[in-house]
Amino acid sequence: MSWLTFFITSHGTSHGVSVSEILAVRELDVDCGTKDDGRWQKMPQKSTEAYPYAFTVSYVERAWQHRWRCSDVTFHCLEGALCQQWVQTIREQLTALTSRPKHLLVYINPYGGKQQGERIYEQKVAPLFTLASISTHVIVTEHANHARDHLRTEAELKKYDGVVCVGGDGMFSEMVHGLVSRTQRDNGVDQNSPEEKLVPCTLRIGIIPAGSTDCICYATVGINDPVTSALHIIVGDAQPMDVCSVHHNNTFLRYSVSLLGYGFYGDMLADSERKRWMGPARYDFSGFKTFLTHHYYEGTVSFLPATDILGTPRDKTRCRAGYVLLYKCNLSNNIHNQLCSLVLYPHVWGWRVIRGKFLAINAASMSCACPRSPKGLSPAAHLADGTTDLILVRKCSRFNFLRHLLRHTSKYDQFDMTFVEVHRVRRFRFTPRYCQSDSELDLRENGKRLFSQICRDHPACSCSPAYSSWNCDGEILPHAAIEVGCFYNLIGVHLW
Ligand SMILES: CCCCCCCCCCCCC/C=C/[C@@H](O)[C@H](COP(=O)(O)O)NC(=O)CCCCC
Ligand SMILES: Nc1ncnc2c1ncn2[C@@H]1O[C@H](COP(=O)(O)OP(=O)(O)O)[C@@H](O)[C@H]1O
Ligand SMILES: [Ca+2]
Repeated sequence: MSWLTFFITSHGTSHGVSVSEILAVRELDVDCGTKDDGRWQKMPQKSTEAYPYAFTVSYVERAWQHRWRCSDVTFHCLEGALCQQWVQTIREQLTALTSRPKHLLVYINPYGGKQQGERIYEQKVAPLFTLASISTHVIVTEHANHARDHLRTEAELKKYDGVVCVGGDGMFSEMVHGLVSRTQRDNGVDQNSPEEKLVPCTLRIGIIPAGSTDCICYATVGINDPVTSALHIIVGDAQPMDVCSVHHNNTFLRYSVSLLGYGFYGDMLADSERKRWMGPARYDFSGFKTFLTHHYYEGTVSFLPATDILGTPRDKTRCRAGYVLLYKCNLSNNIHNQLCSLVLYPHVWGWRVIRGKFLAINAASMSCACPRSPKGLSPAAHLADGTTDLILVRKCSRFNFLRHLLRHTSKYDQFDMTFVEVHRVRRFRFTPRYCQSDSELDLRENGKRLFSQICRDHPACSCSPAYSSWNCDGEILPHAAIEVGCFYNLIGVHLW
């Protein structure tokens, strides 16, 4: 049974619901009330007389602009036994859906975005999890990296079908780091080697948007709406995701699932971290300030183009999870194996090298769509194809850079400009023109700036500093020289 199309509803019409989108079923009392949850519901006199038995099905309804909502439909019938049979059968069908989670570990960041994480969870998400009979263990984080460290060392992961975070991209990143590190440690894998094959983690990660950018949620689901995300989690709507590993001198730094940005996005993030008190508006303020400074950075970008892949960054297709999908991203094992060997033996395929002065170097492993830019940094990027779209914005006038930025918010192509180029790549490296000394790195790691950062060619002037930092999913990486590899399903992050 995959569809319910039967009986007469309270409005006297017939109704069809796909079993895969049923959230719960409850029997209604003959005395016009629900049996299970004590929520009483008045039934129309006429239908009660004609059909004295009834049950209510809660299901996913697709609303406007990718939003999902929970709807109820009540079915009436003449015989109690038949009614019970329907309820039992539906429950059996729901139990048989193995992709649905039953036990979840939930982390809430109370300080993410507009600091509404706890309220959003209690009011919008928890009632849906209860309705769908999902048990939860909820932890409200007390400090940064609380969730990461708990996942890495303490959490009894065997008890859960998945972990869910309520927060922004930074919170999601904490979960990825906690889970991936734990899996590698348990399997004796050294994350420091860029060539090491990582062991996929088996637990899924879900995200309820309550952050500032919410790009991971928006780019996968199509909207940053907590109810929609909760419903995706309940029905077990999984989406594999690419994960990039970032190394510096054979030392592992971080993983990235959305944006790695040097120059504009790195500087903007570094400035915005000092203005967290402003909430999400800090990005507008720091974005404007960074735009005015108009710093460019010199260096060499080397990359391994992804040649035998489906599509290019200039395609018109859009990749999203769920039913709105135009192109479901999920490569076959065969392609996956080829990707692995490409990653392990990159010299087989030609690397390309580009030197120059860049206002921004961005790597988007997914579209990076968000409310500020509904089509994203790289609208055609795929969620799970083992590639990242490398966008190079060369030094240009302020006016031209503004035109480029504005195109992220309109239908015009942001890559169709002489100073912008985009490449779909499997790996890339960036080396700044000037080497960063260890002492410089130490100071930058502690959030301080050095005089030596100021332009080395003209120490007396105030033109561009020698280095920016990398914005890695909203976290600052002080190292300018990095090596990045993009992996499909090697890490096994499955987003609901
Ligand atoms: C003059 C109009 C300019 C409009 C430019 C819009 C371009 C927007 C591209 C946005 C890309 C967002 C990529 C996502 C990055 C997040 O990982 C990161 C952290 O998110 P969170 O933890 O939720 O705070 N966010 C950012 O780095 C901020 C990007 C904001 C860009 C304006
Ligand atoms: N209880 C907490 N107190 C302070 N910082 C926290 C706490 N929990 C998580 N964080 C950190 O807050 C940062 C931002 O979190 P996030 O949920 O992404 O919000 P935002 O989207 O506003 O940046 C993350 O780097 C995370 O590590
Ligand atoms: Ca990708």
